[in-house]
Amino acid sequence: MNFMSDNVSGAAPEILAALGEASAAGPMPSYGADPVTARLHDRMTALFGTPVTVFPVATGTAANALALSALTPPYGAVYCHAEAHINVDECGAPEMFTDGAKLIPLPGAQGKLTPQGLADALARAPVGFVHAVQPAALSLTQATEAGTVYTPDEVAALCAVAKRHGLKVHMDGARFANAVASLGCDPAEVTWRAGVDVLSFGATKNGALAAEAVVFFDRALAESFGYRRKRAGHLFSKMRFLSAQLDACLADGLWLRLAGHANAMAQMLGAGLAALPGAALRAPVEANEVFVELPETVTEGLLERGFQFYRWDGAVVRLVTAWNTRAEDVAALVAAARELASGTPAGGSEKKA
Ligand SMILES: Cc1ncc(COP(=O)(O)O)c(C=O)c1O
Ligand SMILES: C[C@@H](O)[C@H](N)C(=O)O
Repeated sequence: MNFMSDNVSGAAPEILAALGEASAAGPMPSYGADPVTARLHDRMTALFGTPVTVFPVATGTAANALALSALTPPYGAVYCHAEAHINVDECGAPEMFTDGAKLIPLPGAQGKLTPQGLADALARAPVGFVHAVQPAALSLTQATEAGTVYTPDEVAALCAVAKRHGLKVHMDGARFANAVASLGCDPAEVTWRAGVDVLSFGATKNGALAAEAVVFFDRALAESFGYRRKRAGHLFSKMRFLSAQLDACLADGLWLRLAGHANAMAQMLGAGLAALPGAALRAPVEANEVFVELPETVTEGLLERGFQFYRWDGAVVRLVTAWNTRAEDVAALVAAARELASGTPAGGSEKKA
């Protein structure tokens, strides 16, 4: 049973069906001039309740790094959380695609930046000093790399600080669906209405095969993006097949149903593990990731029994649920962990000496 990542899941049948329909529709214009991509634009505009410019790409790293390249000059500073994916897991792609902008990692409990922390960092920035990078952008991850979620008010407060200093705001939404499903809010509330300029809208982790969308709310910032995407090799000639995945996600609210299931499984998993003697959640389970400190005997025993997950930080392990995680698999892991924690074999009888 694999809880390594939501990236280990297959594709949702509704999305596979949409790909089949897109293929069966016969010849279509290429490079994004197709009707499926046009429909995706309309759906995204309707979803966010404002005109947007949408660019499908194939990976979250491409979405993030290319989005940032439209927000900062090469001599810019991009403020992000120290644990941000753009800072620790994208192999320098943001630095490359921005032609050298510098990521400024900031601390924050439970994976979240704070307005005060951002304000303090910006107050220290040597604006106008030719020897220093210049504040240009803020990047927030929603849901965060710690499995937590920013509320709309928290996003708005951070964006207010950013805007006071002339920064543009990017949101890494690789798990945006999980965040919105958790918040139960209007997607606009936690994005453009709060001050976000561009969103990496993730679908890969949420049932797509490989599809992410760079969604510009500040459409003036989108003007250069088409060229940036092409020269990065992410302008798909058969764009309909990226767009069909994203369009299917948005159709009939599929994206929120799939993410809601993943979140529910994480709640079940987090509650079960947190109840074990010697276990402690590192952060509240607000999306589809569980970060929990477990006794080594439990971690070792679970791995030996074939449960797959990451050892994350010391005694803390990370378990991630997905759109198709089965409740029985969650129950099996919790039961095994309970047995290992108590040293009592399943069925409750004490081990014979
Ligand atoms: C927070 C976050 N952002 C972005 C990504 C996108 O990464 P990838 O380029 O692997 O699709 C991931 C991982 O999948 C992630 O966990
Ligand atoms: C590890 C990280 O790069 C990946 N995005 C994951 O969450 O599984």
